[in-house]
Amino acid sequence: MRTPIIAGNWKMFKTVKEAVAFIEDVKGKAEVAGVESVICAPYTNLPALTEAVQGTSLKIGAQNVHFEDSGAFTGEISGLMLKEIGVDYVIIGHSERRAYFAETDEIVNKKVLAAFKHGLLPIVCVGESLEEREAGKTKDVCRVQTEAALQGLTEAQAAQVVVAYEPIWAIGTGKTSTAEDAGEVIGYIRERIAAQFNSDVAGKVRIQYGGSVKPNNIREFMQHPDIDGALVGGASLEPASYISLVEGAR
Ligand SMILES: O=C[C@H](O)COP(=O)(O)O
Repeated sequence: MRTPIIAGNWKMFKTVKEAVAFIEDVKGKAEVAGVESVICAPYTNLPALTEAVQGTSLKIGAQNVHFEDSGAFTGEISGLMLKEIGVDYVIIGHSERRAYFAETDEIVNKKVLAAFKHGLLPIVCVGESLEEREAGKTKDVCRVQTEAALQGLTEAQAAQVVVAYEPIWAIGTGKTSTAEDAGEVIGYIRERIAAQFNSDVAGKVRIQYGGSVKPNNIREFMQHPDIDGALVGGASLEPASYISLVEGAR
């Protein structure tokens, strides 16, 4: 039985003050038995947030990590640094990072390995562009990205990975995949993980859907047996909306 996981990806939104106020608003409400609830915030918010969630079941994630522990990498943050401040999760390979910051499958893999090195759990994003979808390449793109990301992990590590299937055309656009369609791709990703590792690992990996998930459609996605949660951008920014998403994953 896989525990559903709702992760809010705040992207480049919220000051520290706004972030802490959000936690005060959702405490006890975005905490639902049997659902994992994670807020992935900008780096500047993370120390205050890990402090603010003390004594709650809420978890905190980063949105990126460098693959080295330290060094001359101006502007970067390492897994060692994230772990030190109590971060639990890290989003790796989001399509915005792949598109705007030239993250390749190889870099994504190095970051996944670095996350495990420091005891952080990766939320690995995969998904196709509209062009790739229209060319019938959705499954191929997801297979290549997933296999590359999980390369070199032990079975025990792979079983703890969270994969977020996010069709790029559905991100921030209001267009969503249907639950059936997303479930089919997610089922395929699971099959490929079984081929890369084994069916026990594949049965444990949690695979989220992401792309214009809102309080009014979360239940539809969660009803699909292959969908284990959601990675949510816009609708995770308001406390009431985030609470509804977590409740919808119950
Ligand atoms: O990481 C989250 C995704 O990019 C989805 O964003 P969205 O919910 O605003 O479409």
